[in-house]
Amino acid sequence: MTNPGQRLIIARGGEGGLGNACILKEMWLSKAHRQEEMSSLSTRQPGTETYLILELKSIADVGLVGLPNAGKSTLLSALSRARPEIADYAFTTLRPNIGSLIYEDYSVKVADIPGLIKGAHENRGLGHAFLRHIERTKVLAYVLDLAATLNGRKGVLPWEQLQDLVVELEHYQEGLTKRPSLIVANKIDEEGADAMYEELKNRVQGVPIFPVCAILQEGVPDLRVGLRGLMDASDPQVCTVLSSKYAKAY
Ligand SMILES: Nc1nc2c(ncn2[C@@H]2O[C@H](COP(=O)(O)OP(=O)(O)OP(=O)(O)O)[C@@H](O)[C@H]2O)c(=O)[nH]1
Ligand SMILES: [Mg+2]
Repeated sequence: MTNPGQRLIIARGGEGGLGNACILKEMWLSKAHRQEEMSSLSTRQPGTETYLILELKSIADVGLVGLPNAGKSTLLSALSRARPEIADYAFTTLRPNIGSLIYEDYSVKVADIPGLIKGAHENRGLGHAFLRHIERTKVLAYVLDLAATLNGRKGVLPWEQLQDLVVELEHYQEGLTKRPSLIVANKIDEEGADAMYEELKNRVQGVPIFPVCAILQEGVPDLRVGLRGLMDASDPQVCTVLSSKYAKAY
């Protein structure tokens, strides 16, 4: 169910009997005949019984996906008035956060979901269970951490982060990465991040890349414009680049 006020019949009511009162008037019936009539009138079709498991799929326009610690929650707080928990360790976000990105004439809902890791589709980490919240988003923003391998950190290179994310999304639902997408190259403020950004641009072409420092909100105004562009496109270009290359190394 996707629209307010939408109705759906999930269990039909029974067909009621007419009730005994209706044959009381038929005085001419014999006692035996009346009892026979009564039993046939009072038992018609029983109603159906059903058990339901209801699963909430948040409806956001933009889904932020990234490895743990990439800065998704920081970015959500830079884009909107949402104030999710932010910390320097993986799996800070345990439940999806939704914020509103406000433009002069309309607003867009942005979902920040828990970080995904390679192998999430095999039940590693905890992000996979939350991918249902981005199933209905119109646009995807891949948040990559430019600094994950810089200054002695033992993280994953940005283009490999992207590949891991695309693989996980495709494992979750084939074709999910075909929707209009952009890349947020986060932590551009870190030493060495500029060179990493240049390398990312060389390796990943055909998808807009926005260099951002979410913590200082640098690059965020351009990103807002970019997100709006993807949302507004009357015939949004489907992002086949990522889905077609996802199995290959960038
Ligand atoms: N230098 C720098 N650090 C950042 C930037 N954005 C976020 N961080 C830091 O990165 C760490 C992780 O940020 P979060 O926003 O919690 O990351 P997340 O992707 O939501 O992490 P999970 O919820 O664990 O998946 C925090 O210490 C942030 O302060 C940035 O632009 N530059
Ligand atoms: Mg988070």
